[in-house]
Formats: sequence, C-alpha cells, structure tokens
Amino acid sequence: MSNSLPQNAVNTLEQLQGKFPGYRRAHAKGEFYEATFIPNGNAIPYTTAPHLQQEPVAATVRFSNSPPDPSAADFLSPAKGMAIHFHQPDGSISHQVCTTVPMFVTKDPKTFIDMLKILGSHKTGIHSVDLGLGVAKLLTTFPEHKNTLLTLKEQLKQPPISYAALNYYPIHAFFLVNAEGKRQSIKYEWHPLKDEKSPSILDNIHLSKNYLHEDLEKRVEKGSVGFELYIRIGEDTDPTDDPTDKWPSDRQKILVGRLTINKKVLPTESLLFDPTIVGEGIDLSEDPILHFRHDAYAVSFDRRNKEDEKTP
Ligand code: HEM
Repeated sequence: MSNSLPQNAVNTLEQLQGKFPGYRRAHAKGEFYEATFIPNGNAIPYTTAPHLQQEPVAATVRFSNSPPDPSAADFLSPAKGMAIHFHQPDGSISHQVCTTVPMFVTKDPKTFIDMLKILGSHKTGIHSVDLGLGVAKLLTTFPEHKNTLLTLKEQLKQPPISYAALNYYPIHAFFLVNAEGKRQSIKYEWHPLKDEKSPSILDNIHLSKNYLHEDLEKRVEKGSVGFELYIRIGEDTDPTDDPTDKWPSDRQKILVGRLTINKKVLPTESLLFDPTIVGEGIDLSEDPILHFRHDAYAVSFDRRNKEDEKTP
C-alpha cells in the first residue's frame, strides 16, 4: 500500500521534523512503566470486559511526548501521551491510547495530513516546527477547527508540571457491551490522583530538556503516581463518529477503577499500542479517525521494526 492514505500520513510525519530510524513516527520519546489496574465493579452493568470487572490486572503504560523527534525537549511538546496495555487473565491485551487533549482536530484523516503539511512548512530549526506560526496558519486555512486548535495552542503555552498531574483522554467514543449484549456508548477519561498547577511559561526556561521523564521516575520511586478511570455515558444525541466533539459536560460520569504506576521498566520487545485492539466487552465506534489510526500505526510499527537502530 505504498500510495495509501496511511502511508501518506506516515510519510508526512517523517517530513515534519526529519526521519528517526527505529523510532515511532509520532510520540517518539517515551518511557515504559509496570502498573496495576484495580476495577471497582461499577462498570459491570455495562460490560463483560475482564479488566472492568472486580479483579486487578497488570498493565504496561508508556508516557510520551507527541513530536516525531525523540530528542525534542519535554516542554515543547503540545500534547502528552499515555498508552496502556491491560493484561487480561486469558493472556489477551486490551489497549487504550490517550492524550492530554480532550478532542482531535478533525474527523477526516485527509484533513489531518493537510494540517501536518502546513505545520511542516513552519520549521525554524533543523528538527523543530514552529507551532505558534503553524497554528496561526492552520487557523486561517481551517477556521471550522478553531476550538480544538486554540485548545492545543493553550496546552503549548502551559507545559505541565508532571505526567502524573494530567488528565488523559482516548478521545473516541466506544461501546461497552454487557452480558445481555446491550451496547452503551461511552467516552473514557483519566484523572490524576494529584492535581497540581502547571508552571508558568517563565518558569520553563529553568526546566531540563527531560524534566517530565525525570520527574515521573522520581515520583514513581516514591510510590505516589496513580490515575482514576471514569466512563462518561453517552446519550442518543451524542455523536459516536466525531472525535472533534467532546459531548456535553453534564453527561453522567462513573468512576470504574484506579491505575497505580509501580515501576519503570525497559521493555524486552517492540510494543505496539493500537487503539482499535479493545477485546471482549468493548466495541469500536464508527469514528473514521479511530480506524485510520489502526492502519497508520501499523505502517509506523512496520518501518521502525525493520530499521537497524531499534528502540522499543
Ligand atoms: C489521523 C490521526 C492520527 C495519526 C495519523 C496518528 C499517527 C501516529 C503514529 C504514526 C504513531 C506511532 C505509532 C507506532 O509506531 O507505534 C502514533 C502514536 C501515538 N498517537 Fe497518534 N495518530 C493520530 C491520532 C491520534 C489521536 C486522536 C490520539 C489521542 C487519542 C493519538 C495519540 C497517540 C499516542 C499517545 C501515541 C503513542 C503511542 C505509544 O506510546 O506507543 N494519536 N500516532
């Protein structure tokens, strides 16, 4: 599929900041942690998913910066990532891939590629993209995406104090399926156990290039990092195919479990986090960006695994 849209998306990501053999073509800089997820039983009426019952499951979590450049400074990344493998008792894995931005910029994969091309045309250094100028150009070219673009811009202005102090969102709608086969549309949200204020922009000039990863490692050693998982219950009027729509904030919100980050680890194999691998008791929505991600991540995974300089 050399001329396919997923190939085109990954080619465009490679042109954005340069090509980094062996690395993910987006969210290249990341660290892995062992974790435990303890569900509280509140999701049982909605789903048979094993990790959302009452027994704890082991999890693997990767925290990341969004740029394709693995050497990008932590404070320059507009969105942060948290990708999770829930290890089910039968050996299967349910994936979640989240960022700190609650909605995506477009519901059309082709428009996303066009946006990347505009960002790529605003390079101020050999490996950098000027997001300030880039976002300004995106606003002119895609005025209908103003809300999300401005949210992204705000996040860039306020680099976070810690990976451990952020909300994370898988963004897309999913359907939970219960023992009777009933489907309920939901969106997930992760909230940190510790909610801390972000540093001001002036404080950031003192931050080290890897401050987020250094901070997380120290916090995990002290045993203080965790997140609560909530589901928001969709209503008939809430679109399930549009990642630019956050759903109204008054939707019922149910706490379904807690994730504790236990220990930093070096993975022994190359891992793929694919938001379409969800397992029993969860159905994918029809969101075109969600399905496109499956194909684009496969292209990136294939390329990074074939390259000499390997990173997990
Ligand atoms: C058209 C839309 C998108 C494209 C083309 C795209 C592309 C990519 C690619 C190529 C990778 C590297 C995959 C790998 O080598 O394993 C990646 C990773 C990632 N993406 Fe996306 N992405 C898209 C949308 C999103 C959205 C909506 C989110 C947030 C929910 C997201 C969050 C992430 C995260 C957190 C990672 C790192 C996963 C890890 O730690 O392995 N992406 N993306």
